[in-house]
Amino acid sequence: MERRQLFATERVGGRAVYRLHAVTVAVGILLVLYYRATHVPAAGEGRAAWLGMLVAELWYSAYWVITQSVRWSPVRRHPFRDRLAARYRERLPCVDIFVCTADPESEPPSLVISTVLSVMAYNYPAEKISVYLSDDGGSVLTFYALWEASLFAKHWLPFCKRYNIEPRSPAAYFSESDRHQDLCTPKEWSFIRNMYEEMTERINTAAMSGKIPEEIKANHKGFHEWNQETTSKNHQPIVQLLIDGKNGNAVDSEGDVLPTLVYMSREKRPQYPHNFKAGAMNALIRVSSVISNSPIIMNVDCDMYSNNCNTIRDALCFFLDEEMGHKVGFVQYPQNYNNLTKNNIYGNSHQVTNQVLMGGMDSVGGPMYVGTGCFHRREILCGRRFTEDYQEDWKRGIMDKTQESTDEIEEKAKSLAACMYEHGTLWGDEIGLKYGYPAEDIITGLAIHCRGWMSVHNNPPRPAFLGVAPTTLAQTLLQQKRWSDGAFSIFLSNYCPFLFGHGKIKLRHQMGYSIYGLWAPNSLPTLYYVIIPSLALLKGTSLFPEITSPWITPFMYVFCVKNMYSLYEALSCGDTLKGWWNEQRMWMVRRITSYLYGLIDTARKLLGLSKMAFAVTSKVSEEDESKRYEQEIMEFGSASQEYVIIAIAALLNLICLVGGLSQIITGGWNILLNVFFPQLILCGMLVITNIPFYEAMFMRKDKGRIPFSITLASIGFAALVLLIPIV
Ligand SMILES: O=c1ccn([C@@H]2O[C@H](COP(=O)(O)OP(=O)(O)O[C@H]3O[C@H](CO)[C@@H](O)[C@H](O)[C@H]3O)[C@@H](O)[C@H]2O)c(=O)[nH]1
Ligand SMILES: [Mn+2]
Repeated sequence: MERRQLFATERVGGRAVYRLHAVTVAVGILLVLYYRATHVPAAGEGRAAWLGMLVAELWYSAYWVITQSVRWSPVRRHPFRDRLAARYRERLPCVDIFVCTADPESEPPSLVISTVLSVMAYNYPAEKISVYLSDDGGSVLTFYALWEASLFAKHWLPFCKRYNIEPRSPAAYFSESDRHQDLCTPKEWSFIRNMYEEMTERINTAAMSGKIPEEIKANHKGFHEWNQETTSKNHQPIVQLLIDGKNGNAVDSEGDVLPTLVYMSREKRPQYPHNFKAGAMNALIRVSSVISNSPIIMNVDCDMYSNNCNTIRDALCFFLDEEMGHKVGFVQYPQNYNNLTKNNIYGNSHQVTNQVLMGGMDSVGGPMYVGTGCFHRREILCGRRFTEDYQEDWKRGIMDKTQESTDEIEEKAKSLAACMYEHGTLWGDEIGLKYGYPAEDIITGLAIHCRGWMSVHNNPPRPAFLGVAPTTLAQTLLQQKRWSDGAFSIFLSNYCPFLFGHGKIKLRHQMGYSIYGLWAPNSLPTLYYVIIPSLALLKGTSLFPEITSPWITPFMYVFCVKNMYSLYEALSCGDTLKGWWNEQRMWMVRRITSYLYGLIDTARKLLGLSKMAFAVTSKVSEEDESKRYEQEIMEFGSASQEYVIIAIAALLNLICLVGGLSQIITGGWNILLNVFFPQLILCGMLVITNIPFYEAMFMRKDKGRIPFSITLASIGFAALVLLIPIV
């Protein structure tokens, strides 16, 4: 009998429109480059500036081709979880879920446990779920919060399942309106809600005072792991089984089994590098191997709560599919956020990335691993290569009750979370997540693809996970800097997709990876394009064909059609017009700041001048900060170096536009307009884009404006830049 597949693959529509646009833009680009190369002005008449334009345009063209690699034939996947349920019933595999946290200040324990509770409450047999929290902050406050969560789970999980509620993060659920109340009796509702609020209050009080009351400490042996000397950077390994699902007593208020819940804080010593999140994940892989050892591992960042209780079942449709499943190494869900504003002022919606780029990668070998919201086979994380005859042991981890006591298991697990454990092993290289790059996720995924596995991108209509997007410009730029630095370091290393992937993955897959790998070097041509044509306008040097020349056509065509298509893409992915416009601004700002810093940092690391760092993105913000965020007012506030670059560029554009216009008006309207029209448009567009920056420098009075010192410094630097001759 023919078995029906557990998932379907749909070709994404609109391909004809896309292809028409791509082919004509490509022709336009060739004409632009041809014109540039054949019309170089004489020395002293702007030749250097012209050649600079040529180089920038060559770069853009090459990069454009790379970004088209994944757009040619994107796909969408649809899992059929009903078929999975019918076919597998009791034979569903066990799943280990890893949650990572690093700092109780920027990642408050109450936020962390809401994520933990949401993943404990999946619509999946509880005895088959084990949840691990890795705490790189080594904080007793986080441990305390998790202990509270282990008690609250006894009421929360049955409540979720009885009324089939969504989302199952209590913080998210209770922050949505009270409309859920009609599900159950008001009494039951307020019982569970009060219980949650009291717990959160206790946790927050403890977090504020930094201390756990003695009477609470007496409740669990785990608290003894902390003493006066314990710090986040120096402590022994800690592993505590808060709920041992294999123990018959671990049941909820209705008598049903609870998922296993484990707290882990790997050993930290100042003299040993700890390899940031990758180190934490690798410790989790080992620790879980002696506790539950499930064949599937899912991991999320501590802010990424589960928003869809069927996600495990959906993901398994891909792994367990009879025809394709054995090829699938990991299933990646997109990163979505629950705190985006309508027109996402910092360009953090990532909708186009999620739908177009990741869907496109899926059609050429699989999406990248993006560090969170991802299901892996345990075996591939441990370095296994793909072979046609590989048979997964789906029963693994479903051991009958072990003979070992909780204490014995914990001791064994602790030895696996010790600093010295990895010494002289292949962990961080061939085994586990890779070390040495601030984007451990990308490089680990690339290595998995190069070992022959494919991956799948699943983007269900109801997002599977929702996290916290940065809410200030500084946080956004910092995150983007880490990503661009991380991806570019990989590009320049032995793991360069074109070299490492050569012969192992498709060329278009290699190009897809390079879209991110080449973010950082994009900074230089963008900086050039933002400054030089404007400056040349002021100084009366023409860098484009005249408006009456037929050569203006390809320039205009490429400029207009490329932007129109990008707008179409954004709108069809659900962004708003204003959101797209904001995204364009952020696109420029990211390139001239984050990517530039990423470029410099990568260079410094290559020269051995600095070491790798991982700056954790803050998940909390001040009250008036978040108010401005909700009103979509850009937040500057701090005196950050990046703002100087933004302000200099903005000021220059304004000065050049005013200067250029006045020259045109005084110096012969008709002829000059002819010659300078393209530069005028470019400079004018930049000025319009920069309006929020002028406001932040000169008009706003609130605390989030650009600090006066930055404005002053920028005016000084801008005056210096004006001295640059255009030759
Ligand atoms: O030493 C560390 C540093 C970070 N983390 C955790 O790593 C996660 C991601 O950190 P975050 O600051 O939120 O980074 P993002 O910029 O949001 O991270 C994205 O990019 C990272 C790579 O740069 C990936 O690891 C993440 O999964 C992905 O969400 C968080 O849960 C942290 O708690 C650790 O466990 N240990
Ligand atoms: Mn994050």
